[in-house]
Amino acid sequence: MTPASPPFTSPYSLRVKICGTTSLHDALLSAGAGADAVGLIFASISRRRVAAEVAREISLAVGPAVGRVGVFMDQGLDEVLRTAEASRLSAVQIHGEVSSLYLSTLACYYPVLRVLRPAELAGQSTSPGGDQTPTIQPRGLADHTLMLDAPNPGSGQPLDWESLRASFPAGAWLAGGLGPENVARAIQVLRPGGVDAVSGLENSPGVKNPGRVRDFVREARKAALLAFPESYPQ
Ligand SMILES: O=C(O)c1ccccc1NCC(=O)[C@H](O)[C@H](O)COP(=O)(O)O
Repeated sequence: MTPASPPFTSPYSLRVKICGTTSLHDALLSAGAGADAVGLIFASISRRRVAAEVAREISLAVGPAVGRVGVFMDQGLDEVLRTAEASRLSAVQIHGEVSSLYLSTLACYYPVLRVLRPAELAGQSTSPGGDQTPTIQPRGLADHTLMLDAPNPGSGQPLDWESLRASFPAGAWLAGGLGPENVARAIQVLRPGGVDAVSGLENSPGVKNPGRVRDFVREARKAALLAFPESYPQ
């Protein structure tokens, strides 16, 4: 089987994902704010965990234009695939230690966002000779899309964007401590393929702050206009 095609079909060069969605109300809020995708967390350690039945209701309600990304950490292939099917997910996001076979098998079924910490990126993107030349896979050939995130996902801790500038892989997504106040700067520095946030957009874990969700999408779109002018009609 060949890997599933890229996650989303937004006309913009920047995807915006609102993670940690636990209710239909908040899913519709994010969709209405113009997000490309909602994140539905199935990782057992999360305070934002959602049941597959609720996730399925959300998936059916937001419709095909909004991505439904299932978030998994240290979970077996069988569990991921069964949950994805039951919840009508359109993509999966994988945290934790997994093999390349795990990722390529999953990619036969769903577009995959593979989450790495900055320290892991160094190992991935440097050439075998040890020099710091990034060996970036062309986007169309990769079986997953990278996402850079802080060591503790969902903790609101921003990455040091400046120090990542030289090694940030083309098309990778960015997470970690993003919110309406800083997303524009992050986009300007790293030109990521997507941005993702959770704790900066909440009133409490798993409950969105509507104003902050709307402001985040708006600020990200405005920044994308400047960072990717070629993607927008003149
Ligand atoms: O958010 C969680 O509770 C979580 C727990 C375990 C694995 C992943 C989790 N979240 C995944 C995300 O994609 C978050 O949006 C990302 O880590 C950014 O979080 P934040 O820094 O709070 O914006």
